[in-house]
Amino acid sequence: MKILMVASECAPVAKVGGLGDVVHGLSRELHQRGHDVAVILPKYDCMRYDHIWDLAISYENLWVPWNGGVINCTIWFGHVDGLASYFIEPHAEEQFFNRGTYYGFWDDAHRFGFFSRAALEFMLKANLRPDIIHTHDWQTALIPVMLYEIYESLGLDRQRVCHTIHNFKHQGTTGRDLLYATGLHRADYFGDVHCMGDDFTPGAINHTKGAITYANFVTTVSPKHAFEARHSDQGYGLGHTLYRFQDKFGGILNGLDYDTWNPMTDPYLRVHYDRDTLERKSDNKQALRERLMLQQVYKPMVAYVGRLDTQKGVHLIRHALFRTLEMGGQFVLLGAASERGINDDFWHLKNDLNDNPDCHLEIGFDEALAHQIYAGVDLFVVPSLFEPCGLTQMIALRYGTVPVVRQVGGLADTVFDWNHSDLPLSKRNGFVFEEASFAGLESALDRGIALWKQDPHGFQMLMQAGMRYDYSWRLPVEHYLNIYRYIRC
Ligand SMILES: Nc1ncnc2c1ncn2[C@@H]1O[C@H](COP(=O)(O)OP(=O)(O)O[C@H]2O[C@H](CO)[C@@H](O)[C@H](O)[C@H]2O)[C@@H](O)[C@H]1O
Repeated sequence: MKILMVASECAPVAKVGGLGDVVHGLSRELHQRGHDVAVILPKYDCMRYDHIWDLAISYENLWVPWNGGVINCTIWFGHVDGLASYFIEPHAEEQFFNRGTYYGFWDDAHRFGFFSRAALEFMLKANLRPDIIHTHDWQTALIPVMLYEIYESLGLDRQRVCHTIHNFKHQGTTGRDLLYATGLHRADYFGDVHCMGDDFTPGAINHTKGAITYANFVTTVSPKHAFEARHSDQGYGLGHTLYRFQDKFGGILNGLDYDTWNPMTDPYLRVHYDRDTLERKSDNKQALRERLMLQQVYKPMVAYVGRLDTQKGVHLIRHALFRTLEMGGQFVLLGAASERGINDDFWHLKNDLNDNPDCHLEIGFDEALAHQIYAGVDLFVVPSLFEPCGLTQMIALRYGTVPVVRQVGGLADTVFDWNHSDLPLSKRNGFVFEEASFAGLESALDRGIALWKQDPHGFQMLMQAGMRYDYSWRLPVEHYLNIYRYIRC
Protein backbone atom coordinates (compact mmCIF):
# COMPACT_ATOMS: atom_id res chain seq x y z
CA MET A 1 0.00 0.00 0.00
CA LYS A 2 1.14 3.56 -0.67
CA ILE A 3 0.95 5.66 2.47
CA LEU A 4 1.82 9.32 2.79
CA MET A 5 2.22 10.78 6.27
CA VAL A 6 1.73 14.52 6.44
CA ALA A 7 2.68 16.03 9.78
CA SER A 8 4.30 18.96 11.52
CA GLU A 9 6.81 16.72 13.35
CA CYS A 10 8.82 13.59 12.71
CA ALA A 11 11.60 12.38 15.02
CA PRO A 12 14.51 12.77 15.04
CA VAL A 13 14.60 15.70 12.58
CA ALA A 14 11.70 17.72 13.94
CA LYS A 15 10.50 16.68 17.37
CA VAL A 16 8.81 18.71 20.06
CA GLY A 17 7.05 15.81 21.79
CA GLY A 18 5.26 12.52 21.27
CA LEU A 19 3.76 13.46 17.89
CA GLY A 20 7.25 13.34 16.36
CA ASP A 21 7.92 9.90 17.87
CA VAL A 22 4.66 8.47 16.57
CA VAL A 23 4.98 9.75 13.00
CA HIS A 24 8.52 8.33 12.89
CA GLY A 25 7.80 4.99 14.59
CA LEU A 26 4.57 4.20 12.73
CA SER A 27 6.10 5.13 9.36
CA ARG A 28 9.16 2.98 10.01
CA GLU A 29 7.11 -0.04 11.00
CA LEU A 30 4.94 0.30 7.88
CA HIS A 31 8.05 0.68 5.75
CA GLN A 32 9.68 -2.38 7.30
CA ARG A 33 6.59 -4.40 6.43
CA GLY A 34 7.07 -3.56 2.77
CA HIS A 35 4.62 -0.69 2.36
CA ASP A 36 5.57 2.31 0.28
CA VAL A 37 5.75 5.09 2.89
CA ALA A 38 6.82 8.71 2.61
CA VAL A 39 6.60 11.63 5.02
CA ILE A 40 5.92 15.27 4.17
CA LEU A 41 7.15 17.92 6.61
CA PRO A 42 7.69 21.67 6.52
CA LYS A 43 11.33 22.61 5.90
CA TYR A 44 12.00 24.30 9.23
CA ASP A 45 15.22 26.25 9.66
CA CYS A 46 15.63 24.73 13.14
CA MET A 47 15.41 21.05 12.11
CA ARG A 48 18.15 18.57 12.91
CA TYR A 49 19.70 18.58 9.42
CA ASP A 50 22.41 16.20 10.63
CA HIS A 51 19.75 13.46 10.66
CA ILE A 52 18.80 13.89 6.98
CA TRP A 53 20.72 11.91 4.36
CA ASP A 54 21.24 13.11 0.79
CA LEU A 55 19.05 16.16 1.10
CA ALA A 56 18.50 17.56 -2.39
CA ILE A 57 15.96 19.54 -4.34
CA SER A 58 13.28 17.28 -5.74
CA TYR A 59 10.78 19.73 -7.25
CA GLU A 60 11.12 23.41 -8.06
CA ASN A 61 8.60 26.11 -8.74
CA LEU A 62 5.62 24.54 -7.08
CA TRP A 63 3.18 27.44 -7.19
CA VAL A 64 0.76 27.05 -4.30
CA PRO A 65 -2.49 29.06 -4.39
CA TRP A 66 -2.73 31.12 -1.22
CA ASN A 67 -4.63 34.14 -0.03
CA GLY A 68 -5.81 35.10 -3.50
CA GLY A 69 -2.30 34.82 -4.99
CA VAL A 70 0.35 32.13 -5.24
CA ILE A 71 3.46 31.28 -3.25
CA ASN A 72 6.43 29.62 -4.86
CA CYS A 73 7.82 26.56 -3.08
CA THR A 74 10.83 24.33 -3.42
CA ILE A 75 10.39 20.70 -2.38
CA TRP A 76 13.39 18.92 -0.95
CA PHE A 77 13.86 15.18 -0.60
CA GLY A 78 16.05 13.14 1.72
CA HIS A 79 16.10 10.08 3.96
CA VAL A 80 15.48 10.20 7.69
CA ASP A 81 16.34 6.93 9.34
CA GLY A 82 15.70 5.20 6.02
CA LEU A 83 12.34 6.94 5.52
CA ALA A 84 11.65 8.81 2.29
CA SER A 85 10.94 12.38 3.39
CA TYR A 86 9.85 15.50 1.55
CA PHE A 87 10.34 18.97 2.98
CA ILE A 88 8.28 21.92 1.78
CA GLU A 89 10.08 25.22 1.61
CA PRO A 90 7.85 28.21 0.82
CA HIS A 91 9.50 31.35 -0.49
CA ALA A 92 7.07 33.63 1.26
CA GLU A 93 7.50 37.04 2.82
CA GLU A 94 6.07 35.64 6.05
CA GLN A 95 9.01 33.22 6.45
CA PHE A 96 6.53 30.57 7.62
CA PHE A 97 9.12 28.03 8.75
CA ASN A 98 12.23 30.15 9.24
CA ARG A 99 11.55 31.34 12.75
CA GLY A 100 13.98 29.37 14.88
CA THR A 101 11.28 27.30 16.56
CA TYR A 102 8.34 25.11 15.59
CA TYR A 103 5.24 26.55 17.21
CA GLY A 104 3.98 29.45 19.23
CA PHE A 105 3.34 32.20 16.65
CA TRP A 106 0.20 34.30 16.26
CA ASP A 107 -0.21 33.03 12.70
CA ASP A 108 0.32 29.29 13.36
CA ALA A 109 -3.08 28.52 11.83
CA HIS A 110 -1.96 30.22 8.62
CA ARG A 111 1.50 28.64 8.66
CA PHE A 112 0.13 25.12 8.88
CA GLY A 113 -2.92 25.87 6.75
CA PHE A 114 -0.46 26.85 4.05
CA PHE A 115 1.63 23.73 4.65
CA SER A 116 -1.49 21.56 4.26
CA ARG A 117 -2.48 23.23 1.01
CA ALA A 118 1.10 22.96 -0.30
CA ALA A 119 1.24 19.23 0.54
CA LEU A 120 -1.91 18.60 -1.54
CA GLU A 121 -0.68 20.79 -4.39
CA PHE A 122 2.58 18.85 -4.37
CA MET A 123 0.76 15.50 -4.54
CA LEU A 124 -1.25 16.76 -7.48
CA LYS A 125 1.61 18.28 -9.47
CA ALA A 126 4.30 15.71 -8.68
CA ASN A 127 1.87 12.90 -9.44
CA LEU A 128 2.05 11.37 -5.98
CA ARG A 129 -0.99 9.18 -5.67
CA PRO A 130 -0.96 7.48 -2.27
CA ASP A 131 -3.76 5.10 -1.33
CA ILE A 132 -3.80 6.62 2.12
CA ILE A 133 -2.95 10.08 3.37
CA HIS A 134 -2.39 9.93 7.12
CA THR A 135 -2.66 13.33 8.77
CA HIS A 136 -1.89 14.22 12.38
CA ASP A 137 -3.34 16.78 14.79
CA TRP A 138 -4.80 20.17 13.93
CA GLN A 139 -1.77 21.29 11.92
CA THR A 140 -2.72 19.01 9.02
CA ALA A 141 -6.44 18.68 9.76
CA LEU A 142 -7.45 20.85 6.79
CA ILE A 143 -6.06 18.25 4.38
CA PRO A 144 -9.17 16.03 4.33
CA VAL A 145 -11.35 19.14 3.96
CA MET A 146 -9.36 20.50 1.03
CA LEU A 147 -8.93 17.04 -0.50
CA TYR A 148 -12.68 16.59 -0.88
CA GLU A 149 -13.61 20.21 -1.50
CA ILE A 150 -10.83 21.23 -3.90
CA TYR A 151 -8.48 18.46 -4.99
CA GLU A 152 -10.85 15.57 -5.64
CA SER A 153 -12.18 17.26 -8.75
CA LEU A 154 -8.65 18.13 -9.88
CA GLY A 155 -7.46 14.53 -9.91
CA LEU A 156 -6.87 13.35 -6.34
CA ASP A 157 -10.02 11.29 -6.46
CA ARG A 158 -8.81 7.95 -5.14
CA GLN A 159 -7.00 9.12 -2.03
CA ARG A 160 -8.43 8.37 1.39
CA VAL A 161 -7.57 10.04 4.68
CA CYS A 162 -6.96 8.66 8.15
CA HIS A 163 -6.61 11.47 10.69
CA THR A 164 -5.08 10.94 14.13
CA ILE A 165 -5.78 13.27 17.04
CA HIS A 166 -2.86 13.22 19.48
CA ASN A 167 -4.16 16.01 21.66
CA PHE A 168 -7.72 17.35 21.85
CA LYS A 169 -6.60 20.42 23.74
CA HIS A 170 -5.13 21.95 20.60
CA GLN A 171 -7.70 22.17 17.84
CA GLY A 172 -6.50 25.03 15.69
CA THR A 173 -9.46 27.31 16.38
CA THR A 174 -9.09 30.44 14.30
CA GLY A 175 -10.91 33.13 12.35
CA ARG A 176 -12.76 32.53 9.11
CA ASP A 177 -10.22 34.56 7.14
CA LEU A 178 -8.19 31.37 6.94
CA LEU A 179 -10.90 29.85 4.77
CA TYR A 180 -10.37 32.53 2.17
CA ALA A 181 -6.60 32.05 2.32
CA THR A 182 -6.86 28.30 1.71
CA GLY A 183 -9.34 28.62 -1.15
CA LEU A 184 -12.32 27.25 0.77
CA HIS A 185 -14.40 30.20 -0.33
CA ARG A 186 -17.91 29.44 0.92
CA ALA A 187 -17.26 30.84 4.39
CA ASP A 188 -20.90 30.54 5.50
CA TYR A 189 -20.99 26.89 4.56
CA PHE A 190 -17.61 25.85 5.99
CA GLY A 191 -17.98 28.13 9.00
CA ASP A 192 -21.34 26.62 9.95
CA VAL A 193 -21.38 24.50 13.12
CA HIS A 194 -22.56 21.52 11.06
CA CYS A 195 -19.32 21.69 9.08
CA MET A 196 -16.23 23.09 10.75
CA GLY A 197 -17.60 26.06 12.66
CA ASP A 198 -16.43 25.99 16.27
CA ASP A 199 -19.22 25.13 18.70
CA PHE A 200 -18.09 27.57 21.36
CA THR A 201 -16.43 30.54 19.68
CA PRO A 202 -18.91 32.30 17.44
CA GLY A 203 -17.50 33.00 13.98
CA ALA A 204 -14.45 30.76 14.44
CA ILE A 205 -13.54 27.63 12.51
CA ASN A 206 -12.06 24.56 14.12
CA HIS A 207 -9.43 22.56 12.19
CA THR A 208 -9.85 19.35 14.19
CA LYS A 209 -13.62 19.46 13.75
CA GLY A 210 -13.02 19.79 10.02
CA ALA A 211 -10.91 16.64 10.04
CA ILE A 212 -13.49 14.69 12.06
CA THR A 213 -16.15 15.75 9.58
CA TYR A 214 -14.22 15.03 6.39
CA ALA A 215 -11.64 12.30 7.08
CA ASN A 216 -12.55 8.74 6.16
CA PHE A 217 -11.43 7.54 9.56
CA VAL A 218 -10.40 9.33 12.73
CA THR A 219 -8.34 7.86 15.53
CA THR A 220 -6.98 8.96 18.83
CA VAL A 221 -4.04 7.32 20.51
CA SER A 222 -5.51 4.92 23.08
CA PRO A 223 -8.83 3.09 23.52
CA LYS A 224 -9.43 4.62 26.92
CA HIS A 225 -8.87 8.15 25.62
CA ALA A 226 -11.26 7.51 22.73
CA PHE A 227 -13.90 6.84 25.38
CA GLU A 228 -12.88 9.85 27.50
CA ALA A 229 -12.93 12.17 24.49
CA ARG A 230 -16.48 11.16 23.68
CA HIS A 231 -17.90 10.95 27.17
CA SER A 232 -16.08 13.50 29.31
CA ASP A 233 -14.71 17.02 29.11
CA GLN A 234 -11.42 15.58 27.76
CA GLY A 235 -12.79 15.95 24.25
CA TYR A 236 -12.44 19.70 24.82
CA GLY A 237 -15.85 20.41 23.32
CA LEU A 238 -15.68 17.90 20.46
CA GLY A 239 -17.65 15.16 22.22
CA HIS A 240 -20.80 15.92 20.26
CA THR A 241 -18.97 15.92 16.93
CA LEU A 242 -17.35 12.60 17.83
CA TYR A 243 -20.78 11.26 18.66
CA ARG A 244 -22.07 12.32 15.23
CA PHE A 245 -19.19 10.51 13.57
CA GLN A 246 -18.83 7.63 16.01
CA ASP A 247 -18.89 5.02 13.24
CA LYS A 248 -15.57 6.21 11.92
CA PHE A 249 -13.83 6.99 15.21
CA GLY A 250 -11.69 4.73 17.40
CA GLY A 251 -8.70 4.56 19.73
CA ILE A 252 -5.47 2.78 18.85
CA LEU A 253 -2.74 2.58 21.44
CA ASN A 254 0.53 4.10 20.26
CA GLY A 255 3.62 1.99 19.91
CA LEU A 256 7.26 2.77 20.57
CA ASP A 257 10.05 2.48 18.06
CA TYR A 258 11.94 -0.39 19.68
CA ASP A 259 15.12 0.39 17.73
CA THR A 260 15.26 3.98 18.92
CA TRP A 261 14.31 2.99 22.45
CA ASN A 262 16.43 -0.05 23.23
CA PRO A 263 18.61 -0.31 26.35
CA MET A 264 20.70 -2.98 24.58
CA THR A 265 21.84 -0.68 21.77
CA ASP A 266 21.05 2.90 22.87
CA PRO A 267 24.09 4.98 21.81
CA TYR A 268 23.50 7.51 24.58
CA LEU A 269 24.04 5.01 27.41
CA ARG A 270 27.28 4.25 29.21
CA VAL A 271 26.31 0.61 29.71
CA HIS A 272 23.87 -1.55 27.77
CA TYR A 273 21.56 -3.96 29.52
CA ASP A 274 18.45 -6.09 29.19
CA ARG A 275 16.11 -7.97 31.49
CA ASP A 276 18.73 -10.56 32.34
CA THR A 277 21.48 -8.05 33.04
CA LEU A 278 19.45 -5.50 34.95
CA GLU A 279 22.19 -5.07 37.55
CA ARG A 280 24.13 -3.10 34.92
CA LYS A 281 21.47 -0.39 35.07
CA SER A 282 23.21 0.92 38.19
CA ASP A 283 26.20 2.00 36.06
CA ASN A 284 23.86 4.24 34.13
CA LYS A 285 22.55 5.61 37.41
CA GLN A 286 26.10 6.46 38.40
CA ALA A 287 26.74 8.06 34.99
CA LEU A 288 23.62 10.15 35.33
CA ARG A 289 24.62 11.35 38.77
CA GLU A 290 28.04 12.28 37.45
CA ARG A 291 26.58 14.18 34.52
CA LEU A 292 24.13 16.08 36.73
CA MET A 293 26.55 16.48 39.63
CA LEU A 294 24.34 14.69 42.13
CA GLN A 295 25.85 12.97 45.12
CA GLN A 296 26.62 9.25 44.76
CA VAL A 297 24.59 7.77 47.59
CA TYR A 298 22.35 4.77 48.15
CA LYS A 299 19.01 6.43 47.37
CA PRO A 300 16.16 5.79 44.94
CA MET A 301 16.09 8.11 41.94
CA VAL A 302 12.81 9.44 40.61
CA ALA A 303 12.40 11.40 37.37
CA TYR A 304 10.06 13.34 35.13
CA VAL A 305 10.76 13.89 31.42
CA GLY A 306 8.26 15.70 29.25
CA ARG A 307 6.66 18.91 28.22
CA LEU A 308 5.91 21.21 31.14
CA ASP A 309 2.28 21.91 30.36
CA THR A 310 -0.88 22.09 32.49
CA GLN A 311 -1.87 18.80 30.80
CA LYS A 312 1.00 17.06 32.55
CA GLY A 313 -0.12 18.09 36.05
CA VAL A 314 2.70 20.55 36.73
CA HIS A 315 1.66 21.09 40.35
CA LEU A 316 1.86 17.33 40.88
CA ILE A 317 5.26 17.10 39.18
CA ARG A 318 6.50 19.79 41.53
CA HIS A 319 4.99 17.97 44.47
CA ALA A 320 6.59 14.68 43.36
CA LEU A 321 9.95 16.42 43.52
CA PHE A 322 9.51 17.64 47.10
CA ARG A 323 7.91 14.41 48.25
CA THR A 324 10.80 12.38 46.83
CA LEU A 325 13.34 14.55 48.67
CA GLU A 326 11.27 14.27 51.85
CA MET A 327 11.24 10.47 51.53
CA GLY A 328 15.02 10.35 51.13
CA GLY A 329 15.26 10.03 47.36
CA GLN A 330 16.81 11.96 44.50
CA PHE A 331 14.83 13.73 41.77
CA VAL A 332 15.68 14.64 38.19
CA LEU A 333 13.50 16.72 35.89
CA LEU A 334 13.92 17.40 32.19
CA GLY A 335 11.30 19.52 30.51
CA ALA A 336 10.50 22.56 28.43
CA ALA A 337 7.49 24.85 28.77
CA SER A 338 5.87 26.83 26.01
CA GLU A 339 3.82 28.90 28.49
CA ARG A 340 5.76 31.77 29.97
CA GLY A 341 4.29 31.41 33.50
CA ILE A 342 5.13 27.72 33.78
CA ASN A 343 8.60 28.30 32.38
CA ASP A 344 9.28 31.04 34.94
CA ASP A 345 8.00 28.86 37.80
CA PHE A 346 10.33 26.02 36.94
CA TRP A 347 13.29 28.37 36.50
CA HIS A 348 12.62 29.75 39.98
CA LEU A 349 12.39 26.24 41.35
CA LYS A 350 15.65 25.34 39.63
CA ASN A 351 17.39 28.36 41.15
CA ASP A 352 16.00 27.61 44.61
CA LEU A 353 17.24 24.02 44.47
CA ASN A 354 20.52 24.72 42.74
CA ASP A 355 22.71 23.66 45.66
CA ASN A 356 20.71 20.58 46.57
CA PRO A 357 22.93 17.51 45.93
CA ASP A 358 19.87 15.29 45.52
CA CYS A 359 18.00 17.15 42.86
CA HIS A 360 18.54 18.46 39.34
CA LEU A 361 16.22 20.38 37.03
CA GLU A 362 17.13 20.75 33.38
CA ILE A 363 14.87 23.20 31.58
CA GLY A 364 15.06 22.69 27.82
CA PHE A 365 15.02 19.92 25.23
CA ASP A 366 17.82 17.35 25.32
CA GLU A 367 17.36 14.03 23.53
CA ALA A 368 20.54 12.41 24.88
CA LEU A 369 19.82 13.35 28.47
CA ALA A 370 16.27 11.99 28.13
CA HIS A 371 17.66 8.57 27.18
CA GLN A 372 20.15 8.68 30.05
CA ILE A 373 17.40 9.52 32.53
CA TYR A 374 15.11 6.68 31.38
CA ALA A 375 18.03 4.28 31.80
CA GLY A 376 19.43 5.73 35.01
CA VAL A 377 16.53 6.25 37.38
CA ASP A 378 14.39 3.81 39.39
CA LEU A 379 10.95 5.42 39.27
CA PHE A 380 9.32 7.68 36.70
CA VAL A 381 6.34 9.93 37.43
CA VAL A 382 3.59 10.82 34.95
CA PRO A 383 0.85 12.56 36.96
CA SER A 384 -1.06 13.92 33.95
CA LEU A 385 -4.47 15.54 34.25
CA PHE A 386 -5.27 13.97 30.89
CA GLU A 387 -3.05 11.82 28.67
CA PRO A 388 -4.21 10.65 25.25
CA CYS A 389 -1.57 7.91 25.28
CA GLY A 390 1.71 8.92 26.84
CA LEU A 391 4.96 7.53 25.55
CA THR A 392 7.21 8.32 28.48
CA GLN A 393 5.73 5.63 30.75
CA MET A 394 6.19 3.10 27.92
CA ILE A 395 9.80 4.17 27.41
CA ALA A 396 10.36 3.88 31.17
CA LEU A 397 8.99 0.32 31.13
CA ARG A 398 11.28 -0.57 28.23
CA TYR A 399 14.26 0.66 30.28
CA GLY A 400 13.30 -1.24 33.44
CA THR A 401 12.21 1.95 35.19
CA VAL A 402 9.03 1.70 37.21
CA PRO A 403 6.28 4.16 36.25
CA VAL A 404 4.10 5.98 38.77
CA VAL A 405 1.10 7.26 36.82
CA ARG A 406 -2.34 8.74 37.13
CA GLN A 407 -5.14 6.47 35.97
CA VAL A 408 -6.16 8.34 32.82
CA GLY A 409 -6.08 7.74 29.06
CA GLY A 410 -3.22 5.69 27.73
CA LEU A 411 -1.55 5.63 31.15
CA ALA A 412 -4.44 3.51 32.41
CA ASP A 413 -4.16 1.28 29.34
CA THR A 414 -0.46 0.54 29.87
CA VAL A 415 0.39 0.64 33.60
CA PHE A 416 -1.07 -1.80 36.13
CA ASP A 417 -0.73 -1.30 39.85
CA TRP A 418 1.58 -3.50 41.90
CA ASN A 419 -0.77 -3.68 44.89
CA HIS A 420 -4.23 -3.07 43.47
CA SER A 421 -4.74 -4.85 40.20
CA ASP A 422 -6.79 -7.80 39.03
CA LEU A 423 -3.88 -8.99 36.94
CA PRO A 424 -1.49 -11.70 38.16
CA LEU A 425 1.60 -10.39 39.94
CA SER A 426 3.81 -11.10 36.93
CA LYS A 427 1.72 -8.68 34.83
CA ARG A 428 1.77 -5.77 37.26
CA ASN A 429 4.27 -3.17 36.18
CA GLY A 430 3.97 0.07 38.17
CA PHE A 431 2.07 2.26 40.59
CA VAL A 432 -1.21 3.94 39.76
CA PHE A 433 -3.29 6.63 41.48
CA GLU A 434 -6.63 8.10 40.63
CA GLU A 435 -7.15 11.49 42.20
CA ALA A 436 -5.25 14.47 40.77
CA SER A 437 -4.21 15.68 44.22
CA PHE A 438 -1.10 15.64 46.40
CA ALA A 439 -2.63 12.84 48.49
CA GLY A 440 -3.42 10.88 45.32
CA LEU A 441 0.13 11.18 44.03
CA GLU A 442 1.60 10.25 47.41
CA SER A 443 -0.60 7.15 47.57
CA ALA A 444 1.38 5.75 44.66
CA LEU A 445 4.80 7.41 44.88
CA ASP A 446 5.24 6.53 48.55
CA ARG A 447 4.56 2.86 47.80
CA GLY A 448 7.12 2.92 45.00
CA ILE A 449 9.84 4.44 47.14
CA ALA A 450 8.99 2.13 50.05
CA LEU A 451 9.19 -0.97 47.86
CA TRP A 452 12.60 0.16 46.52
CA LYS A 453 13.87 0.62 50.07
CA GLN A 454 12.27 -2.33 51.84
CA ASP A 455 11.96 -5.05 49.24
CA PRO A 456 14.67 -4.87 46.57
CA HIS A 457 13.69 -8.29 45.27
CA GLY A 458 10.05 -7.25 44.83
CA PHE A 459 11.19 -4.04 43.14
CA GLN A 460 13.35 -6.02 40.73
CA MET A 461 10.41 -8.28 39.87
CA LEU A 462 8.43 -5.18 39.04
CA MET A 463 11.19 -3.84 36.79
CA GLN A 464 11.40 -7.13 34.94
CA ALA A 465 7.63 -7.39 34.58
CA GLY A 466 7.67 -3.96 32.89
CA MET A 467 10.44 -5.00 30.52
CA ARG A 468 8.45 -8.07 29.47
CA TYR A 469 5.63 -5.96 28.04
CA ASP A 470 5.67 -5.45 24.31
CA TYR A 471 4.68 -1.87 23.56
CA SER A 472 6.37 -1.80 20.16
CA TRP A 473 4.54 -0.90 16.95
CA ARG A 474 4.09 -4.61 16.12
CA LEU A 475 0.45 -4.76 17.20
CA PRO A 476 -0.75 -1.15 16.75
CA VAL A 477 0.38 -1.16 13.13
CA GLU A 478 -1.98 -4.07 12.44
CA HIS A 479 -4.87 -1.92 13.64
CA TYR A 480 -3.81 0.96 11.40
CA LEU A 481 -3.45 -1.38 8.42
CA ASN A 482 -6.97 -2.67 9.06
CA ILE A 483 -8.25 0.90 8.96
CA TYR A 484 -6.28 1.68 5.80
CA ARG A 485 -7.68 -1.42 4.09
CA TYR A 486 -11.19 -0.59 5.25
CA ILE A 487 -11.16 2.95 3.83
CA ARG A 488 -9.04 2.55 0.70
CA CYS A 489 -10.71 2.58 -2.70
N1 LIG B 1 12.55 18.34 27.32
C1 LIG B 1 12.65 17.20 26.65
N2 LIG B 1 13.85 16.72 26.27
C2 LIG B 1 13.95 15.55 25.58
N3 LIG B 1 12.89 14.80 25.23
C3 LIG B 1 11.68 15.23 25.58
C4 LIG B 1 11.49 16.44 26.31
N4 LIG B 1 10.16 16.63 26.52
C5 LIG B 1 9.54 15.58 25.95
N5 LIG B 1 10.46 14.74 25.40
C6 LIG B 1 10.18 13.51 24.67
O1 LIG B 1 8.99 13.71 23.90
C7 LIG B 1 8.16 12.55 23.97
C8 LIG B 1 6.92 12.93 24.76
O2 LIG B 1 5.95 11.95 24.68
P1 LIG B 1 4.47 12.19 25.27
O3 LIG B 1 3.69 10.97 25.00
O4 LIG B 1 4.58 12.71 26.66
O5 LIG B 1 3.99 13.30 24.28
P2 LIG B 1 3.18 14.66 24.21
O6 LIG B 1 2.40 14.98 25.41
O7 LIG B 1 4.14 15.64 23.69
O8 LIG B 1 2.22 14.23 22.99
C9 LIG B 1 0.90 13.95 22.65
O9 LIG B 1 1.01 12.97 21.60
C10 LIG B 1 1.56 11.73 22.04
C11 LIG B 1 1.70 10.87 20.79
O10 LIG B 1 0.47 10.46 20.32
C12 LIG B 1 0.71 11.09 23.10
O11 LIG B 1 1.36 9.92 23.56
C13 LIG B 1 0.49 12.05 24.27
O12 LIG B 1 -0.42 11.50 25.19
C14 LIG B 1 -0.02 13.40 23.74
O13 LIG B 1 -0.15 14.33 24.80
C15 LIG B 1 9.00 11.48 24.63
O14 LIG B 1 9.79 10.84 23.65
C16 LIG B 1 9.92 12.31 25.55
O15 LIG B 1 11.10 11.62 25.88
